[in-house]
Amino acid sequence: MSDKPVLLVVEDDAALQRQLRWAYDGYEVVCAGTRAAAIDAVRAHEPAVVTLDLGLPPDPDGTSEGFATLAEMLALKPDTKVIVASGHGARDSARHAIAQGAWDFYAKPIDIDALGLIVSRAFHVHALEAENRRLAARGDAGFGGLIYASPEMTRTVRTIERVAPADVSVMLLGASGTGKELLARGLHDMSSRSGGAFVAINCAAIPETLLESELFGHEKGAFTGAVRTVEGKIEQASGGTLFLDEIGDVPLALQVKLLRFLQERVIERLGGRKPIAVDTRIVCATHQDIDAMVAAGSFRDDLYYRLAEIVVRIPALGERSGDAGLLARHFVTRHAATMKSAVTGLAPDALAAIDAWGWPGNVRELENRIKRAVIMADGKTVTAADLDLDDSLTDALPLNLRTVREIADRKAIRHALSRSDGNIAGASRLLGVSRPTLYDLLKTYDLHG
Ligand SMILES: Nc1ncnc2c1ncn2[C@@H]1O[C@H](COP(=O)(O)OP(=O)(O)OP(=O)(O)O)[C@@H](O)[C@H]1O
Repeated sequence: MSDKPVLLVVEDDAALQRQLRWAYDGYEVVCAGTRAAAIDAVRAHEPAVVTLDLGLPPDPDGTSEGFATLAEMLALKPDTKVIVASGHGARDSARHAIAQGAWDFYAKPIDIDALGLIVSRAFHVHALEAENRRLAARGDAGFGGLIYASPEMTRTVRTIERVAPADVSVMLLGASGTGKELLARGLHDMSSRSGGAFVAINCAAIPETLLESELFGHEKGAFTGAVRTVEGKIEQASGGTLFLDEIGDVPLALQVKLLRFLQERVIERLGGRKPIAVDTRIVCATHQDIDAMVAAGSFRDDLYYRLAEIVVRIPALGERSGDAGLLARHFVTRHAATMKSAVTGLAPDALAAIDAWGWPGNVRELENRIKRAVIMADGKTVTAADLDLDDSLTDALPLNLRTVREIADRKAIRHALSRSDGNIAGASRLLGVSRPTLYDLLKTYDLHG
């Protein structure tokens, strides 16, 4: 196999396959003509970038097989950049494909140069993201200060990166403590508004009577106690992003005012007489079942559609394979440092208990438990007992055998290192390999002894 990066071309037209194979000599072009062949190629080559014709057999004139292929590829390897071909008059399917997680689209008939640019940009972004995840896995924060390495969270972050530059409203749906505010901040940082302010307001934490003036501001004398004119959060976020946390808690009367702002892009401060034009992007979040609220009439559907041009679901921590252990190590390091504790890591039984726990309170629960455990720990490591957890087990379907081996290798190496207090000779004895072999593995997996 060559050292060139693999570009997977999913295309059922043999002549086009040949043309694309010829066009890109910077890549090793692998072709597949069906969904099954495409999935086999993803498993075998793990291509960073894929071009996908939506019209595949048995539905060469439709898009159903193409969309099924897209979904299967992204489920298997969410960080893959899939570039979708949009045939004549098929802009709608291209847009739909982007909403399903495709990276970009190109129009048929193929313009080799234009497609070449999209492909090379996709490889470039893929490499940047991989570097980001590598840093995050080492404990240095990646996107928006988030720690993650799981495919589930990678998919979420990727969606947010995609929508950040488009000036659309975004609704984040996820349970409490899943990191919605961090993601909203990350979205702001990646948008063209990053030079403006990021202003956050928790609509559930402010009494109903004050929420309106918090959001819209007030003029001096608007009500008893209004001794000076105050800008509201919407105005403060002008040129930037306003994050409305717990949007489901906004009372109906205020929903009407918010809707008017979103329609007309002007506000009036309480007691004010002149409309003020404000250019603020809204990102909102809720842990509530907002669809049910709309159905029950407690949340206005017209406001919902304005706020939710794009909806992003944030996976619960229990659904992110491997992230809990990664976050736990990050929080141990952070809290041991701030508390000047002697604790340096997690014992193997603690890591196993963390992997097995369901984390109903998500990242916030994990952080609180680790903080407490760092205080409770007797020795240099946090043990399962310090965490005060029960156990049960979950497992995700692996990508391929290489991934299974890598996960197992990493797990075993981490456990051996923590059991031998980071001593390489000790860890290599526990693992039954030579020291040079262990050094090689540490380098390969970018782990630190
Ligand atoms: N992936 C992550 N990496 C590092 N820290 C995280 C991550 N996710 C969440 N946190 C931390 O967990 C805590 C909860 O996150 P955040 O406040 O963003 O959650 P939330 O979903 O907005 O919660 P709520 O809905 O209860 O307001 C914060 O201290 C945040 O810094």
